[in-house]
Amino acid sequence: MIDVQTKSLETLLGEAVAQAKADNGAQLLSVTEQIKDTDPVHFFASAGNLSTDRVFWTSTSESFSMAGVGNAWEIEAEKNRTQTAERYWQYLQNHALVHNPYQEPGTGLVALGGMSFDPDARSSGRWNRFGHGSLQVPNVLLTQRHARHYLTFNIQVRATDNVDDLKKWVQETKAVVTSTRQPLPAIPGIDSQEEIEPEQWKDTVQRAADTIKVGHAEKIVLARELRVTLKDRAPIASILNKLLTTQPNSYVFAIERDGDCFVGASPERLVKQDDEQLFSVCLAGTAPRGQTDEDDRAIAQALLHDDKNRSEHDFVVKMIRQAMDTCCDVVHVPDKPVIHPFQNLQHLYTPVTAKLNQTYSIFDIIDQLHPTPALGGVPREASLAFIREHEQLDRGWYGAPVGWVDNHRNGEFAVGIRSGLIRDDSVSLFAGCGVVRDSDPEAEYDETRIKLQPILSVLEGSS
Ligand SMILES: C=C(O[C@H]1C=CC=C(C(=O)O)[C@@H]1O)C(=O)O
Repeated sequence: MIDVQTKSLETLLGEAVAQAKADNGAQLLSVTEQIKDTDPVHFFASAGNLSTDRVFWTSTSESFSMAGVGNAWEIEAEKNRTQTAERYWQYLQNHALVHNPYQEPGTGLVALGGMSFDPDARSSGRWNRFGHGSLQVPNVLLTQRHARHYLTFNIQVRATDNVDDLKKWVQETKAVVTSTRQPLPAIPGIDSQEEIEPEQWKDTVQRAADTIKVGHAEKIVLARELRVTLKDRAPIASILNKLLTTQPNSYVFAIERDGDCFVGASPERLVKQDDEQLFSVCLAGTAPRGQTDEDDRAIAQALLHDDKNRSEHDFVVKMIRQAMDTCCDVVHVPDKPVIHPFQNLQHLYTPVTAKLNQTYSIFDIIDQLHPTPALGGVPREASLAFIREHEQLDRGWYGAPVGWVDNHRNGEFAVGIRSGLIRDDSVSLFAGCGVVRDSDPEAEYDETRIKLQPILSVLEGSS
């Protein structure tokens, strides 16, 4: 463990109470300590005993995880999500009392959450517990980076609070979330599943292709839903655990709101910030994996040279470059995509790096990027108008940014795809694909079927 100068919890709580008294209001205190090895999934499972919202985020390729519970502070955004988030996040950073002697990204004052795909879409009410967007500063946050583990307590301290009571609460809560590992419950398996209007969806794909042919748009991404009923209540921690082992190179996430949970294993980075350095990814153009290595390589080569998939991909590259250009001083985009293989699929992939101009934040970049043509289309407004009118799906938070920021200009947001919304024993799974002028509805339907597979096989309990 790193040897650092730390103040005692008692001293910090005393300072926070004094500050709250001086301000005649509440004071957010954030205290981080390094702790012994604690498994984030088991932390998440144990945190279920606290009966409050939990959050989970992992970048599997970087051995970095966060698991949080409770809401010490929540930024709830209306339609102008990124501006509201930026304003309240700035306010919090200026006013919180932060004691974090470590320099690790994702420790200390961290807010995690996401937003809906389209604030102007019609709502079915199914995503009501999520709203247009929210970021939560958990009461307790576990951060794991390689072999190091940190625990952050975020506490709303009031002028009338008693230091001993607060200290007792911290100790009791810590005992719950770091309690001895219990075996995770089994995933109950699928009782029934229902594709939502598959024939109607294929007609909509054809209609989108026709719209493109007459020049009203160039690309439109359409998504559909598969509704699954499990044999019992969904055990979220067990589902996360399975996604982590079966979906390497993915962002495995879970965001709970009043018992509903948005969960997924997304292959798509929207943007990562490391101080002034930004990393984004263009991911669009899809093919299955081969049965043998030779077969796999042949499919990859065909994907790299397929005009339809290349055009789907190039729309994304062009738009992400433009978005980065507005907020960055230097933007680097390779000329050609490469293949990025995942467990069930391979995608065309172009990494983007850029240097963020100091006057902008990660929220400005998200504002520029979302939705990229990997989830919306080209032109943005025309494709969104088509989706609103014809898709017949309440996307909610599917396809939108999910991720985190800390108070040292670090953060990362993935695109919330390969995902589902869980309520008790029922799960709505979502998958979409880019429609261009030559799209064939049957082929697009098949592509979405493969995209649903990773999370579906986890729910089956068979992977
Ligand atoms: C919209 C989805 O995937 C996007 C990301 C990668 C490849 C895509 C494609 O090839 O169509 C999609 O644009 C989804 O998985 O629901």
